[in-house]
Amino acid sequence: MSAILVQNLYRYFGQLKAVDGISFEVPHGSVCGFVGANGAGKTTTMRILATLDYPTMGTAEVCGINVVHHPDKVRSLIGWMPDHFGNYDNMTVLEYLDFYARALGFKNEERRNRIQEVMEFTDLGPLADRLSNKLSKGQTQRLGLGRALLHDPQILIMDEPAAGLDPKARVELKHLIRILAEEGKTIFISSHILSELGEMCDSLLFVNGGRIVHHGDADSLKMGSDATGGVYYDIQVVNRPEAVADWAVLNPDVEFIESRKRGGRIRISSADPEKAAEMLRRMVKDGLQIIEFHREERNLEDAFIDILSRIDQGETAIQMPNVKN
Ligand SMILES: Nc1ncnc2c1ncn2[C@@H]1O[C@H](COP(=O)(O)OP(=O)(O)OP(=O)(O)O)[C@@H](O)[C@H]1O
Repeated sequence: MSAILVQNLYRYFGQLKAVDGISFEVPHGSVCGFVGANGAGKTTTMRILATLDYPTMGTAEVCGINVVHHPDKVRSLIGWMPDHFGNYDNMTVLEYLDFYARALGFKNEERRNRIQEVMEFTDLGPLADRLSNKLSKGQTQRLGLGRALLHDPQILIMDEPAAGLDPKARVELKHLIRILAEEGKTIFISSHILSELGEMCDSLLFVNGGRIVHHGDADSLKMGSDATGGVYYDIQVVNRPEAVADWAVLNPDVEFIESRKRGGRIRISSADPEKAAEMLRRMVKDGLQIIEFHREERNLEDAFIDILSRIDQGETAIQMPNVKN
């Protein structure tokens, strides 16, 4: 049984198809990144999973429990960290956590212990007496994470937790997420920062216009579906741009990328260094003057843009999860 299972899920707001028939599953103990542009439908999907909204059609389950039919049971299994959460005036960090721990039904010693554990984990101890609405963005996110962890949920759903954080706070948050993943929690996390998600996620779910456009692990996404394995060599030459473009037309596996003020840029799409070396020899022999040469690997942003352009061209195939367990 999956930690999260979504089948043919739709959510319409009037005519607007915020979620337009998505299906995916997240295995127990894995970290799944939910990626997409603004308005792609991430928050709407996450809110349905967090039992805060109803789907128009379709089903969503957490640990086999339907989120619409048994919201209370689902809430006890998940920790929800929204992109923005309300804060209260005149409430310290300790009082804030205490308030939520009481709402969750923790009493006396157990409540104190849970708050203590959460404050230690999120390093909020030194801020216990600080007003919760006067924290920095990074401290606020740690408080939000602490709140989501109070009942020690198996599954964490985090909507853009790294948005607006400075690099240091981002690294700290990533560290905490990694520890939670190592403890075996299932983490479903959305973000715009693809490179960051790639490092910590077992699988990445790309969503666009309310539809899933790809689901796979970061390496397979970077490699893409072509034989090049996402590797290419970029070469800068200083001959006349027309001469460079003409040469590229005559040579297979070579692409003329752009004219430069002096010369042009050529790309060899191949993971094979022998092939790249052979092409370089041919360029030199044919009189092209190479002044720069470097090997590049496609990053996740490139992969995402590539997938979107393939979708624009009418490709609809969705790759099923390729999850490292
Ligand atoms: N309550 C609502 N009423 C009407 N439209 C809504 C509502 N909630 C979301 N939408 C619309 O649904 C679409 C998907 O929104 P959603 O917030 O799920 O996207 P997102 O991928 O989370 O975007 P972002 O990264 O900007 O948070 C958007 O066009 C949004 O304007």
